[in-house]
Amino acid sequence: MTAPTEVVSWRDFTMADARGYLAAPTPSDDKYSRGVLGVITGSRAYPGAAVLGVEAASRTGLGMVRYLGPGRATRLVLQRRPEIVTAQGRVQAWLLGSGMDAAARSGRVTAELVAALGQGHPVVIDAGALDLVHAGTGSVVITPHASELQRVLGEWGVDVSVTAISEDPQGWAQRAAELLKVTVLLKGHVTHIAQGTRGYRVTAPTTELAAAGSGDVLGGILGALLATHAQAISNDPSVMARLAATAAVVHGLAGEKASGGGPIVALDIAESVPAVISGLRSSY
Ligand SMILES: NC(=O)C1=CN([C@@H]2O[C@H](COP(=O)(O)OP(=O)(O)OC[C@H]3O[C@@H](n4cnc5c(N)ncnc54)[C@H](O)[C@@H]3O)[C@@H](O)[C@H]2O)[C@@H](O)CC1
Ligand SMILES: Nc1ncnc2c1ncn2[C@@H]1O[C@H](COP(=O)(O)OP(=O)(O)O)[C@@H](O)[C@H]1O
Repeated sequence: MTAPTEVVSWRDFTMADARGYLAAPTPSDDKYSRGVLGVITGSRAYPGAAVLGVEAASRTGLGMVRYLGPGRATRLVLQRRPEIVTAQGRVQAWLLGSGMDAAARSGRVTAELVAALGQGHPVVIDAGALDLVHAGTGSVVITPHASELQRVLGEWGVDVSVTAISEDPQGWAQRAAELLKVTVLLKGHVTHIAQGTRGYRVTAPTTELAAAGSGDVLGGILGALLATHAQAISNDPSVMARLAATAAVVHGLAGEKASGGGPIVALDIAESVPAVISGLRSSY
């Protein structure tokens, strides 16, 4: 693969930056105008990922989550969150793929994912839907870790090792964003977000975030931010990268708050999100 042609300026994305992307409902808002997130995540093997993403999206603040994943995951999601709607209907953004395995996906689920990607809405593509990035017709942000990015790049004809990506996450996030024409959020202790000529770094305030399901929570936070900023994205697609960086900031702070210096489980991160958002709104 040739070197990137665009000059990308990288900078740290701060808490003060994030504050501007945390929408609060106005007096004239209703649940539809605030933003509805459609979610197709989870599978027979990983139903818990659906619960984690839905919980995180709900805790980030939006009008409604419409969960449209498989049966067992639906039951678990509803047990945890009865406010989740499981009927088809309009959405302003999608969260797709967490807790799915592309190799094990049924034709029906693939068709549902492709249909969602074809609606032109902003989309978070995670884990087991990353192979469908080509089908996105709206603004797309992908959320791979290094191993997932290696797989995606391989599918696009770029042969690179996980080690090479881990040694130069900035460069590879940038190259992937350019090749795939999407926003790339490459997860790690330092998360790198690349889109066009812009790049943002978010350093995690705690290493306790390295825990199963933590990335599924990040996907939910980001999905909610896309749903609540669908109009802003439509006006200026470059806002996708700043929303992705905001999600990483909120995720990191929520992990830090949940941890308090001790270990955490992924659901703790989601549960800490409202307090983090409250703190960010009032601190700057
Ligand atoms: N409770 C749940 O339902 C959970 C579901 N999960 C889902 O499990 C599926 C499989 O996810 P995994 O990523 O764990 O895949 P795998 O467990 O299949 O790991 C694939 C490869 O990626 C490597 N890898 C994992 N994280 C890496 C990182 N940060 N940097 C470099 N290499 C890394 C692993 O060493 C392995 O070689 C996804 O759909 C995910 O969303 C996980 O999020 C864990 C929690
Ligand atoms: N060493 C680390 N320090 C801080 N954060 C980390 C570290 N390793 C991973 N993370 C974060 O934890 C999350 C892990 O996501 P992911 O790899 O998708 O795991 P899972 O699939 O289990 O949810 C990401 O948000 C990533 O940025």
